[in-house]
Parts: sequence; structure tokens; C-alpha cells
Amino acid sequence: MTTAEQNTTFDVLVIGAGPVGENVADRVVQGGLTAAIVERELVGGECSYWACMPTKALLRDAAALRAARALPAARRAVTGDLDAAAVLARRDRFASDWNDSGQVDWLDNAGISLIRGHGRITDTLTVTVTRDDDTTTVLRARQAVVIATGSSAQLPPIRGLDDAAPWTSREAAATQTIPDRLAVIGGGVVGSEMATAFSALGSQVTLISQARLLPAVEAFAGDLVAEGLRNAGVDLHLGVDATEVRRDGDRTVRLSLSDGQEIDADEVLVATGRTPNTEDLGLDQLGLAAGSWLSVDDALAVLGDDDQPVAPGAVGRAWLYAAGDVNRRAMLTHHGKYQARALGDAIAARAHGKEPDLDTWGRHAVTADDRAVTQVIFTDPEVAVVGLSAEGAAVAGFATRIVDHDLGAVAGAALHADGYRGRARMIIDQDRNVLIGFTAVGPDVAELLHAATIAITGEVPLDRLWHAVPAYPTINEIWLRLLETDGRDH
Ligand SMILES: Cc1cc2nc3c(=O)[nH]c(=O)nc-3n(C[C@H](O)[C@H](O)[C@H](O)COP(=O)(O)OP(=O)(O)OC[C@H]3O[C@@H](n4cnc5c(N)ncnc54)[C@H](O)[C@@H]3O)c2cc1C
Ligand SMILES: NC(=O)c1ccc[n+]([C@@H]2O[C@H](COP(=O)([O-])OP(=O)(O)OC[C@H]3O[C@@H](n4cnc5c(N)ncnc54)[C@H](O)[C@@H]3O)[C@@H](O)[C@H]2O)c1
Repeated sequence: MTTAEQNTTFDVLVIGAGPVGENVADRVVQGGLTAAIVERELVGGECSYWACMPTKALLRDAAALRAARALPAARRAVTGDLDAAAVLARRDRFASDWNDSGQVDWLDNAGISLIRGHGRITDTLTVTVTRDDDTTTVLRARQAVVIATGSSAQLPPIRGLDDAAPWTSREAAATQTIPDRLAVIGGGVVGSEMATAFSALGSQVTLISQARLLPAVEAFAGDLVAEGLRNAGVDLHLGVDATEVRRDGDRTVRLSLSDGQEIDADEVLVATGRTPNTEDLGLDQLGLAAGSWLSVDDALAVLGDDDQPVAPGAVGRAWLYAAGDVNRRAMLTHHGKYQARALGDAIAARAHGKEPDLDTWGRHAVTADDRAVTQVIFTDPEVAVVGLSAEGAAVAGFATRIVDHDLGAVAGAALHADGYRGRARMIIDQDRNVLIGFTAVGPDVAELLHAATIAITGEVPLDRLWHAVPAYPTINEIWLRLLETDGRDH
């Protein structure tokens, strides 16, 4: 092999250095292979600079302030308002000032080669990288190519929207100013979290949503978040469409709604879902539609229309994989990284002549994507979810028992904050008497979630859960209350 080939041939090529691509590359290198990662923007991806980290930094101070104000003596010690400039400065630090040198150092230390530029699949096991100056490098993989190109904000076809300079989650996460009036289109996770953040930072927020708030989670959770937003002064328009958006000469944005109302704002944030970053990836020559989500099999191999791994080509085996947002299995950083660990290890196992263990809960399987997706929504109150909702369990055909309890009635919660309002639900599979879903909504419920996650992934029988004794007086006593409500004779 020539030196040029050595510099351009790797065991594994990963397109996209978001959290998922980084973790795939790390696992294959730890498995004794070589890996190169191709990135066209910042190493670290959406999560580090425009999504998870900066948005949670925008939310955190307000959450701490609310917690203090929920206790009478602490409330008296709080004398001022949130310092928005200090919040933005801390957010800047959490976004590493949009500089990826720290993550590049991490790649270096992990033994992963970085090739900057836009990656495109141009042949079997081949990726061509185009740099900003239009020069190209052709990279070849011996084992696999992994697509980890993530997703971007999707703009809905609302009249005038494209010309109104709308914010997407990127502009909201990276803003250096707090608009006096912010209109938010979309009541999903991004819309609800950003309405929470910006209203706490001083914006007058109006949120417009086609559906109820947070339609993907239990209705009681969305309702309590809606109540929290209204209490914070957010103007909610639920079950309503934005039909037209115009930006006037004085920079005011005017939104027309399907119920005839008009809303004026300084900025409009569009938070209506995501589109995959597969537009210019060479998918067409693999028989896939450019710009489509990638469907994958249990091994995360990319599937064609015939439900078989695409383009085995001359190598006679699957070589193209997709992990993270781009396969839409669970568009969350931690689930993408879970896929990355399984996939990286499986690629290394195959390269060493071993069959991956893809059985349910096997070492290289991504069973939790199907059975135990975890999510915390950092609104006020917080929402923590794992596994199925009542509706999801019914659709999946489970015979269930649904058990609810008032979180505010738990001693630990009453102690945590005056007037604590919240609720928790567990969904039990009647046939196996195990937990298959859990939702909690209330202040600071995020840290409750992992107990439920372990109960679901461990398939802990309900009889045994009675022996998991929650400490008194903590909010975790909700577990005992839920079990008592369910009763012991099932
Ligand atoms: C506002 C917001 C807040 C969020 N908050 C949370 C949260 O709190 N917790 C959570 O778990 N999830 C959160 N998410 C979701 C999370 O950001 C994603 O699930 C995660 O970033 C997906 O990681 P990824 O590596 O698949 O993709 P990405 O992070 O999108 O990374 C993909 C990378 O690929 C690069 N790329 C794309 N195409 C090419 C190409 N052709 N060539 C070279 N490089 C390319 C991109 O530049 C990017 O760096 C949030 C999302 C949003 C929008
Ligand atoms: N804390 C977290 O875990 C977190 C935070 C933010 C984002 N995320 C991830 O990012 C992804 C994207 O979030 P998102 O909020 O953009 O998407 P989403 O799918 O959660 O919500 C989109 C919302 O927009 C609504 N909508 C769609 N078209 C519309 C239109 N034309 N007009 C008005 N409303 C419309 C939908 O009904 C839905 O409620 C999510 O899948 C989520 O997993 C996670």
C-alpha cells in the first residue's frame, strides 16, 4: 500500500462527527480497527453547539430560581430577577464558544482521524470528501461506512415563512439577545422547552401549536406543562395553525392564525420537527431517495426498498450502516450514542471474524430503542418518560394495567417545594406483570427516571419491585405509592 493509500484507507469511515459519529469511531478504534470521521461543520455536532447543551444552559438558571422561590425562606433571600446576560454567557461556555478544538483534541487522543469537509458516498465502501475550496479526497473503507449525519430543523410550508427570517432551534440556542416578543410555532419538545426558557429570560412568548402541547407524551403531562407555561405568562394557542407569516418594514413579524387571530412578535421560532441530513449524500446512486430518513435493520444496516441491506456490491455483505437521528429510531443523543456503542462493537466483532450478538438485549442489539426509550423534557414542570405511554401500549396490543398517583401527595415532594404539583403513571404488562412504561411530571422529576428505566430493561417483576424500598422522605416514594395503588394480588 502506498503512503497516499495509507492516508486515505481506513477500516471504518464515519460521515458526521456529532455525538453518534464520534462514539461509533471511538468504539471501532477501541475494538482494534482504524477509523476516520468526516465533518463539514463543528466536531461535536448539533447537540454540543445548537441543541442539548446550549438549550439546557438557557433553562438551568431559571429552574434553580424557581426551586428557591418555591420555599418561603429561600424566596425572601431572592431579591432580583434572572440576569439574562449571565445566562447567555454561561450558555456560551457550554457551547464552547462554538469552537470545536476541545472535541478535535478528544478525537486525536482517541486515535480517530478527522477529515474536514462534506462527505458523499461515491461507490461501495468509498466516501468522497469535498472541502470548502472544492478540492476533494477519496477515502476507502475496508469494513464499513457509517452514516451519522443527524438532522436539521424542518420548515413547514406556511405562506411567507421563508421570507420572514424565522429562527430555527439553532438561532434560539445561540442567540445573543433576548427578543421582547417571541412567537413559537410548534408545541413539541423544542417549542415547549424554548417557550419555558425565553419567557423566564424576559420575552413575552406566544406559542402556536396544531395539536395539544407535547403530543408524544401522556396528555396529563402536556396539560401540566401547558398550565406551567400559562402561569409563566406564555400565551398558548393550541389546536390552531399559523397560516401566514410576514415581516414588516419595522422588523415586526406578524402571524395570521387559522382562528382569525393575528400575533405580532420580534422573532418567530419554528419548532415543527426535523428533516434528515441526507440531501447530498450520494443516496440516489444506492437506489435511495436523496433527503429521506434511512431505515435500518436490527444490525443498523441501511435497508433498500426491498427491505434488504443496500448495495452489498462486490463485498457480498452489508457495509453501509446508519446511526443516530438519521435513522429516526429515537432522536435523542443518549439513544444515538447507545446505537453507536452497539454498532461500533459489532463492526469490530465482524472484522475479527465473530458474529455479533443481535439477540434481544444481546451485546450488539439496540433493544432499548424499541422497549425503553428515555427522555427528559426540561420544561416547568419537567417531564420524564421511559417506554410506552398508555396509548402506545394499546396500539402495540398489550393488555395493561395503568396506575396513576399524585406526586404532590408524596412526603418527599411536599418537602421539596411548597405547592408541589405533579403526577406519575406506570404502565404494566398484565401478562408478564412487569413495567413497560413510566411517565412522571413535576418539578425536578428528571432524576426519578433511571429507576424506571432499570425496572423496564431488567424486566423486574412487580412482586420484586415491592422489595426496592425507596428512602424516606424522597420523591422516589412515588414508587411505593404506585405499587400500593396497584395492589399486591395480581
Ligand atoms: C433544540 C434541541 C434540543 C435538544 N435537546 C436534547 C436533549 O436535551 N437531550 C437529548 O438527548 N437530545 C436532545 N436533542 C436531540 C439531539 O440534539 C440529537 O438527537 C443528536 O444531536 C443526534 O446526534 P447525531 O450525531 O445523530 O447528529 P448531529 O448531532 O446532528 O450530528 C451530525 C453531524 O454530521 C455532520 N454532517 C451532516 N452531513 C454531513 C456530510 N454530508 N458530510 C460531513 N458531515 C456531515 C453535521 O455537520 C453534524 O456535525 C435536541 C435537539 C434539538 C434540536
Ligand atoms: N429534552 C429533550 O430530550 C429534547 C429537547 C429538544 C429536542 N429534542 C429532540 O428533537 C427533536 C425535534 O423536536 P421538535 O420539537 O422540533 O419536534 P417534535 O416532533 O417534538 O414536535 C413538533 C411539533 O410541531 C407540531 N407541528 C408540526 N407541523 C406544524 C405546523 N405546520 N404548525 C404548527 N405545529 C406543527 C407537531 O404537532 C409537534 O407537536 C425531537 O424528536 C426530540 O426528540 C429532545
